[in-house]
Amino acid sequence: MASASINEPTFRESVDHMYNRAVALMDLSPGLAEKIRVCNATYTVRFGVRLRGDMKTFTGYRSVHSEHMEPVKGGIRFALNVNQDEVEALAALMTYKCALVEAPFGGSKGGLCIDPREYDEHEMELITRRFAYELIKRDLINPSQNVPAPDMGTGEREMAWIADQYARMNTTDINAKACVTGKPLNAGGIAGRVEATGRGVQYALREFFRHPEDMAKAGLSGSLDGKRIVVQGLGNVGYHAAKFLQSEDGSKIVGIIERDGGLRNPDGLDVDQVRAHIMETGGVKGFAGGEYVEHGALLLEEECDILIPAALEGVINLANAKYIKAPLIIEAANGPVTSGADAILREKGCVIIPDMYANAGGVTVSYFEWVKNLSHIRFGRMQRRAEEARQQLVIDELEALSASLKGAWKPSENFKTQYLKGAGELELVRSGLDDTMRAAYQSMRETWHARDDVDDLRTAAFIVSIGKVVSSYHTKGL
Ligand SMILES: NC(=O)c1ccc[n+]([C@@H]2O[C@H](COP(=O)([O-])OP(=O)(O)OC[C@H]3O[C@@H](n4cnc5c(N)ncnc54)[C@H](O)[C@@H]3O)[C@@H](O)[C@H]2O)c1
Repeated sequence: MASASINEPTFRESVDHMYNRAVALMDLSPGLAEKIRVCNATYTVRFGVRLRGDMKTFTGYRSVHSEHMEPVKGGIRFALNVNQDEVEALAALMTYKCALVEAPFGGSKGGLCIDPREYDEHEMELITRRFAYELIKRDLINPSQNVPAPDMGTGEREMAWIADQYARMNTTDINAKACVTGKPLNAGGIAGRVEATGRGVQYALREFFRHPEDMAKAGLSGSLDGKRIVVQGLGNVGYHAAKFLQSEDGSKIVGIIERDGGLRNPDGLDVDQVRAHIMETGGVKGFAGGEYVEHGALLLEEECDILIPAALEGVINLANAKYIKAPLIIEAANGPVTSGADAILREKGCVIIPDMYANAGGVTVSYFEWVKNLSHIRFGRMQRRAEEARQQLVIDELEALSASLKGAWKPSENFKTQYLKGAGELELVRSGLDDTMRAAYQSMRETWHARDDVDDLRTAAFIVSIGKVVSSYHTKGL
């Protein structure tokens, strides 16, 4: 293991290299290719908050990459190393991600340079509200223009503060709740949003494992059951992905990498127990159910079937790419593989399920939440009566069939109660997410298999999504 080399491009340059690689295979005018690639605008704000008897200054960003569709959408990250290059790279990825999964948004992203662990809850509320105030004033948070969501270091709590701040500053906006997604359920959120990105990673892997031809490209076969997985980052995305893959698909989590080191256990680590240990102690060190590895990033190079980087960008780079043994990488994080590492891994035959697809579950369910807020009605509420009436018809038919068979067969009570229960909001969200992840995979896959000049899923994903951005430009007559 070594740190990234000085020859490594920045995150934004890395995204641009990958974009250019796809554009070279497309029939696009250089001018239009350039227009789509560049970031439209980045707003930098420095603001002060009175804390602990003194004034503390913070720096934040909101970047808008593309407004080919509005509102633009993208998370807000709270981390010490946030900078303009990073938010612009993340905003660009949002454009391509939304296009790929057909969420009708342009791309945006925000960030605040802060280590949230240094502040208590009250201080975090003051800081978050003040940052939100600065962005709301400039329509960089607005239901019809720019809709943030959680990202690294933020979650439901911060989104609730932001929504409340917007509502206070826009008391007559009936759609105020739609100014941000990822809110708690009782503050206008939607069932299943917290785990949506991790759930999407699981659905993406399930879809990949439905295609023997695709598995063969990675030298894999069979199902997710028993597959050895290493995950980096046991936060929102990594925890949910690992938990669902372990408890619902039978995969084995053989490695977990966190800030303070890693854990290894060839027999499998209990994800919930590791998470509880992190919550209690702040790290993985001292966890009894696995071997502690001080240089956690070394576990990226561990023998396994699937590697899930779910923390930071640039963790698989020119320095360690050649040591990566996983035949399949799914980019739960944004930009975990640099463009240089991507080339090395492709050469080695490693299959990479790219970030713009792999972690699109979050924005997909955010889209559902935004629609729910604008329609002012819970998902499923309108359909419920009609659905119940149709279900009763089926039960009546089955009862009649049972009578004609003189009771030799009849529908079980369990069937009747389960069937009549119908789909609630969570079921609708999950099925909508599953459908989205399947359809987006199919669109990437078709390009991957149909074209001799496309040998990886990332290039295929870029070709599909750039194509969708281009057609929305054309629709506007541009
Ligand atoms: N939250 C979402 O809905 C969402 C959606 C799409 C993409 N993403 C992407 O997923 C990634 C993770 O986001 P998240 O929301 O889970 O963040 P999070 O803050 O909930 O979790 C990040 C985790 O990574 C760990 N971590 C930080 N530095 C590390 C290091 N050097 N080595 C190992 N672990 C480290 C943290 O301790 C934490 O457990 C980011 O790239 C983010 O952009 C998140």
